[in-house]
Amino acid sequence: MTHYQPGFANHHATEAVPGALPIGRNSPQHTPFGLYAEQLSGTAFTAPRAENRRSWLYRLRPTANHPAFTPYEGAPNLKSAPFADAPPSPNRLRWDPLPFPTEPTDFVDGLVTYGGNGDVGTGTGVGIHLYAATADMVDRAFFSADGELLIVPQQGSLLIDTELGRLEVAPLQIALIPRGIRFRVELLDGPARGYVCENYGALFRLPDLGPIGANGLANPRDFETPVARYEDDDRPHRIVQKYQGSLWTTTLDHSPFDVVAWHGNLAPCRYDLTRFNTINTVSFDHPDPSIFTVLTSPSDTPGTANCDIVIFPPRWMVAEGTFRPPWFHRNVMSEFMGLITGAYDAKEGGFAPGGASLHNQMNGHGPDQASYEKAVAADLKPVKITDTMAFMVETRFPVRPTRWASETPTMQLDYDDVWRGFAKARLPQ
Ligand SMILES: O=C(O)Cc1cc(O)ccc1O
Ligand SMILES: [Fe+2]
Repeated sequence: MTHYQPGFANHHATEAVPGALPIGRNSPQHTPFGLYAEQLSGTAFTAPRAENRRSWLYRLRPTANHPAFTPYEGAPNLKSAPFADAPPSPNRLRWDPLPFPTEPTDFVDGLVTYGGNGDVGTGTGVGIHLYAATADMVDRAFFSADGELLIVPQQGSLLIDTELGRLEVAPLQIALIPRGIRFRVELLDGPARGYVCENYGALFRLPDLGPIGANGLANPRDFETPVARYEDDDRPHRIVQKYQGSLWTTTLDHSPFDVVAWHGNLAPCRYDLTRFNTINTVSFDHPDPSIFTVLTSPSDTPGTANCDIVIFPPRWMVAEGTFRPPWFHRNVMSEFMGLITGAYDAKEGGFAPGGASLHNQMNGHGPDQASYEKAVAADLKPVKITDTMAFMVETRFPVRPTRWASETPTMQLDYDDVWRGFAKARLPQ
């Protein structure tokens, strides 16, 4: 049984052993049971209070107690931006689902980077990865020093043990693991596959709601943060860290999951996408997809996100006199999409669950020809789009594909053809 505390970026206080949390101060001279007090920062000490994120951890041993990290040989295709190994491509790109490895492969070794933007070293942009895993992480833990990780399972439920507690995350749920927090992934029901958005920029937060009001979209109380849970385990544990795009490893003589109590507002959480309160038109026209934003990482330019996480959930389509699917468009932002389940209303085929697409800055895309024909012929009674959940990483800088993603045989070389053959509009003679 896993226990959670509700709220997004709330201040929580949780102890797995009664009395483990110091009262009234963070760092007493003598902590309860001799636990080691440690602050984990998610923002600069001096970040404005409304944005300041940090937690205090009380653990069996300090994190500092480890031998030097050395280069790690696994996950050779897990990388950080900037990518210089393949030219930036203006082309619309689409990939078939990532195949499962034939050798037993855990979550870390099953990660591959499709692309990214910005610069991990200066904290701008994102890395976009997919994972395909067939084995549990055993006596192993992973963390990214490069960014927070938004994990989007597409197939297979994950048991994610983190330093701050345990998360169960099934497809149609997402998990957010703060930068630096060590975690271990076990597969609850067989091979697991999904997407990871690694955010190098400002921490994800709920978007402002403007005229929508005080409620709607992803509601804060539906985010769930685990309670403290620890392991008192002195078997060797291997830590793998991603640091400035390279992987490093060290071995501890104990489990890193030894946090007995913690308090603060920097913690992992999960969110059930089916709880998203979808807002859409009840009159006409297809609104901009920003109405579907779950989380946003703002940039220094107001309204221009480092990265938005957007979903396309089941919903009623009632717009009158309207071409209902996504319109044709060219976007100054860049769009990486994945499909968790079902079908996406702008594509009649080829965009499969577990697949991915990339439509970069200023390059025309939208409904494929089959979706277009269907939508212009549709009888516009209210229709419920069911069995669907696509998501989009919308980001201010073009996403540069990695060489791996540019060369993998799962790339669909004929993707451009989905927009071929539209009949020319007929002007009056
Ligand atoms: O390109 C896409 O499929 C994503 C998208 C969906 C939508 O409803 C409006 C704009 C947009 O970029
Ligand atoms: Fe788009």
